[in-house]
Amino acid sequence: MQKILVEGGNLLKGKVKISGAKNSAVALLPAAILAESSVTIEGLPEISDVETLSDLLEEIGGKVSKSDQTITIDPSAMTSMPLPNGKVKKLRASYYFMGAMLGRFKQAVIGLPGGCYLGPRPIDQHIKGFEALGAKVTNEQGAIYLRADELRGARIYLDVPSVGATINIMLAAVRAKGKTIIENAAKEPEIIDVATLLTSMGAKIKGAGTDVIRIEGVDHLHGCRHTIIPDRIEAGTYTILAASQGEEVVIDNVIPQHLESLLAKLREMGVEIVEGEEQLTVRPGARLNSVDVKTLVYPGFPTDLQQPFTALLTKANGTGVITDTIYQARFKHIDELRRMNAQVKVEGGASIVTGAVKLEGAKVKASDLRAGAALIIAALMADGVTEITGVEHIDRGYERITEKLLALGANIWREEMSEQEVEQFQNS
Ligand SMILES: CC(=O)N[C@H]1[C@@H](OP(=O)(O)OP(=O)(O)OC[C@H]2O[C@@H](n3ccc(=O)[nH]c3=O)[C@H](O)[C@@H]2O)O[C@H](CO)[C@@H](O)[C@@H]1O
Ligand SMILES: C=C(OP(=O)(O)O)C(=O)O
Repeated sequence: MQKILVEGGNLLKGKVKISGAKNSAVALLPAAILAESSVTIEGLPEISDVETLSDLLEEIGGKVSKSDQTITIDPSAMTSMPLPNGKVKKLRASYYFMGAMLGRFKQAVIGLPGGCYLGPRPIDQHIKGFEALGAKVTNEQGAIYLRADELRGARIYLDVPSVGATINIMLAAVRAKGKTIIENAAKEPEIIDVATLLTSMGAKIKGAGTDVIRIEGVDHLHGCRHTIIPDRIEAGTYTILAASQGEEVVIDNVIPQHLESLLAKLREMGVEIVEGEEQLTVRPGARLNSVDVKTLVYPGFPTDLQQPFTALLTKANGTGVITDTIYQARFKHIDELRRMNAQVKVEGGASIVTGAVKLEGAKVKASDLRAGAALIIAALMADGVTEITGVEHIDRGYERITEKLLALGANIWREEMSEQEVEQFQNS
């Protein structure tokens, strides 16, 4: 087990290249199950979620070959092997095996997913969608059993515009008989990316990226080649980092339109951002002012950037309030930031950050992926050395984060934890 150490104070300068989007990758890989021949995905991020999903694809008989950021999946020998335990518990997106296996085999047994704990994360809308398509769904000892004699298109209204439910229903509906309409669908860019892959495989999908998606089921889906979109959350994290501790940082391989809500808030704070076609140049202004932020579904401010943004607000002048309307309990990073001298309190579904505080290095624990990003940002601003445990969460979603930051001039490194530290970590 590793820990990340950061000695704060260095100003960051240079260019950082953003990897492929985690939240696309984790759906594109299971989507390959639906094809009858090989699917090649280019530009995948080298993160542990991608490794775990590749292993799961192999467990059900897929042939997976990798070369750098390209993965080819030959799904022809896959079977509807039950996956009730094991690696499915390591990440959230294993739930996409439900939709993809249901679409291909009309049956699946998948353990309830893991992933970041952000408060309750139900999957009732996924199940409602599968049932509407004609599947019988039961929950037996922590695993979801899905079976359908035949999948039939249906009109499905999502009670909440869930990213996972929208994609999962698309995965099953592309192989249903007739037309499916998903209303109140989520509109995140990753949904468009998955629809683009499925369309290249021969699916008929209209409206991805709007709140009504129409799918006409087909009998066969073939292999294809697809290039993933850049990770807007990784790009947002480095943009926040550049605003907090940058001299001038260029964020490369980004779709600026995917980050408009964040960029608007940063400009309101006084950060200078120049938008290019695929780049952002970020220069912190002379004075950072606090702002309030409310997370919303896309194109609103993403919940996945609220924790990193909290770290930035500790530096700004004034008090900022961050309200998370998606995950009301996504505040586990706050206690850790407080160990670093941050003046933050949580009230109801909001964190209230008193800014212009000098952070101090401390021993802290990343409870989840974006909490980890928040702690790294705080550590880069802090006096002294910060030790961050829980690195396995960070490695689920940030490709080579220590190397990328080192190249920007940060003083950051990894160390193996001693047996005693591992024991303390596991008991904490
Ligand atoms: C792998 C992946 O893409 N993860 C992202 C995805 O997670 P995930 O797909 O799990 O998130 P959802 O969009 O489904 O969740 C949004 C909201 O809907 C609620 N809900 C969701 C499903 C359901 O069946 N019932 C229900 O009530 C959730 O509790 C939450 O309050 O979108 C989240 C919201 O942008 C991001 O934080 C995650 O990074
Ligand atoms: C919450 C996240 O991931 P997951 O849904 O995979 O747990 C995230 O990417 O911030």
